[in-house]
Amino acid sequence: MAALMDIDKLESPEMENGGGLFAPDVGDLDMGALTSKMALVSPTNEEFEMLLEDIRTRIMDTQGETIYEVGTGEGDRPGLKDEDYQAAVATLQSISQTLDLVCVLLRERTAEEGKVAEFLLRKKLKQEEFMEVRIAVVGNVDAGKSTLLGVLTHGELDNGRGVARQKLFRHKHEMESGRTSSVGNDILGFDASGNVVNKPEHGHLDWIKICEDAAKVVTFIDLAGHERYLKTTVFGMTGHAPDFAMLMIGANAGVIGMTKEHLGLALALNVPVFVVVTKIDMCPPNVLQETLKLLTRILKSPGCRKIPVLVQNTDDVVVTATNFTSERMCPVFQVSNVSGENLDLLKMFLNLLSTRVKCDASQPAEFQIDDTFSVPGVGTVVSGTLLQGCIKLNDTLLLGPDALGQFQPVPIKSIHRKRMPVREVRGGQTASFALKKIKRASIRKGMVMVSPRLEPKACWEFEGEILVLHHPTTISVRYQAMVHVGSVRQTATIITMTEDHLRTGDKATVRFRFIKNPEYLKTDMRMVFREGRTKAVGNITKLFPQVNAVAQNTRNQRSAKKAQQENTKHSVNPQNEPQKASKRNRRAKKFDLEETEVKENGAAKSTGTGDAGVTMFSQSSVPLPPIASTSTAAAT
Ligand SMILES: Nc1nc2c(ncn2[C@@H]2O[C@H](COP(=O)(O)OP(=O)(O)OP(=O)(O)O)[C@@H](O)[C@H]2O)c(=O)[nH]1
Repeated sequence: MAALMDIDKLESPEMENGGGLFAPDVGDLDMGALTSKMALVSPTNEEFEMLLEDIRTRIMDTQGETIYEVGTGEGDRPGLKDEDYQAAVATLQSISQTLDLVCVLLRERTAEEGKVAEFLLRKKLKQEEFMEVRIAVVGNVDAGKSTLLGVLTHGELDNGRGVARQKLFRHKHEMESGRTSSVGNDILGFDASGNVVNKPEHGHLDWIKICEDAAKVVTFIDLAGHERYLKTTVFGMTGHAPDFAMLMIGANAGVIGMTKEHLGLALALNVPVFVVVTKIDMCPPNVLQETLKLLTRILKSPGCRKIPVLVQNTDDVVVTATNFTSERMCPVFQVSNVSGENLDLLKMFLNLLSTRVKCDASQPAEFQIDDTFSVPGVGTVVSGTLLQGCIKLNDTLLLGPDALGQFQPVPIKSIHRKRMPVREVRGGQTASFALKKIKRASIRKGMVMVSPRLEPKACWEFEGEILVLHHPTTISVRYQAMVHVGSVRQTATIITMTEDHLRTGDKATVRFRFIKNPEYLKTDMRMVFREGRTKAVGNITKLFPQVNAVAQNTRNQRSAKKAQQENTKHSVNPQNEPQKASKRNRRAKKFDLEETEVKENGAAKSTGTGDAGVTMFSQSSVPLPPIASTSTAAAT
């Protein structure tokens, strides 16, 4: 079948990457020498240095690789005559050698005036270094997610009865039911030339070996397809900070069940999506056409506004991979996990993807925790994603917020990336840290470890601009639902909003209040607000770090008292009932009261009352109980 859209007709100016990708950026240098298609053909010494500097900058900006086009230039008609082309390629290889890069030809074609080619320039990294890309794998149950990951990471085809996925299941019930229920991670390593380095031994993969051999490691975040596990899937999409989402669709089943839901989630979180249609070996051609037709219609609809591109050859792979970060393009692959058809195209595409996080090591570190473990002999281990900055061994970070909104200093004594010990971790990479003398029970998913330079503050309340995607009736003040922001997952109450009621399709500015713990948030973070079939998405616009636990307790106490009085007259609407404080809050409350007593005795200064001026415990001079004693078991 013809491509869903002719990729040659895609204009590069509208593509974020394509527009700038082949146009070198060299600051104050004379651009003429670099932007001409003849730049690489016979450069002077000075021009060679400029080209070298340009490529060095690009490699640094993109964490270790770039795609370079030979034979095109600004205002030039594309193509180089054979002799010039050979000379240009020789110059590029010489630059690559000087910069210690591997130069791999991706595609060569004939244009108006001769040859044009694209080369992947990838830095040869030290043994413990590798680039990282995270991909969330979503799609309806039975779309073939776990099977594809099993086939990609273990290099053996499936038998159509689930043999490949058996290698990935983490729980006994998953083995029995064939259904993924937890967030799973699988890795696929590529060396500098783009060859897969995964070599399973007796069905097992040695992650350390993969990371040592790889220049780039793709981490797949395998999310559950069943509706029952939607909460876990949403957490995977927000908490694991994926660079891209791979939406899987069974060719014969088509766009069914949770497919649209997962697509909508990726769109709401601004995660670029590519689609993999599986099971083409067992699907009649007319059914496959129907599936692709419906998929195209959905992707092009006003709600998605995507440009679907059917990937059929290596040319399509290069074009789609290099222009993919433009959020509008949506590459579509058709594969079979049983016959292996088109899996090479998918692998080539994965090899060319780069993380969307720009790494600036000078920024203060910000690490979001998405999981905690208790490792015998090691202690508490936290894993997550470094959103910005750089963390090195022996750095001291602030871990929090705890139930009282406080952060405590923690020294970094060991760092692991994909189970491999390393000395540092950079923005956009995932890592785990062993924390000394910290109980696992005192850490929740959603906590962060940040540089003290950030002077972090926890928030009970925040404001967001939200759009209601679906609600069966109306949402009003005091409505409660689960808020997902980054790795934060907690129920929050709407305390005020700019509209009286919100229905499906309505937008509003809403002030939320967490019911259990204060959280570390930042403005402009994307959020999902959901409960059952109710869904809203939005952006955080304002934080209220000054509203603290005392205020909540006072308000709770006030409303509890009021409710008690009212109770004698008529029964209270359960939705308006004050939330029963969690064990954590009951304990926190106990300490709040102790604190208040201390303050009343004159041991600490009072800074006022009410929402705006209550004493902030995080800044109080009163010694606080150790973190472990104020917390309940962490959500694990
Ligand atoms: N013939 C054929 N069968 C496939 C293909 N891909 C997957 N299957 C089969 O489809 C079934 C379901 O695949 P899974 O990988 O478990 O699907 P899933 O999307 O991971 O499902 P959940 O984990 O429940 O979300 C298994 O029996 C696979 O063997 C394919 O390309 N061709």
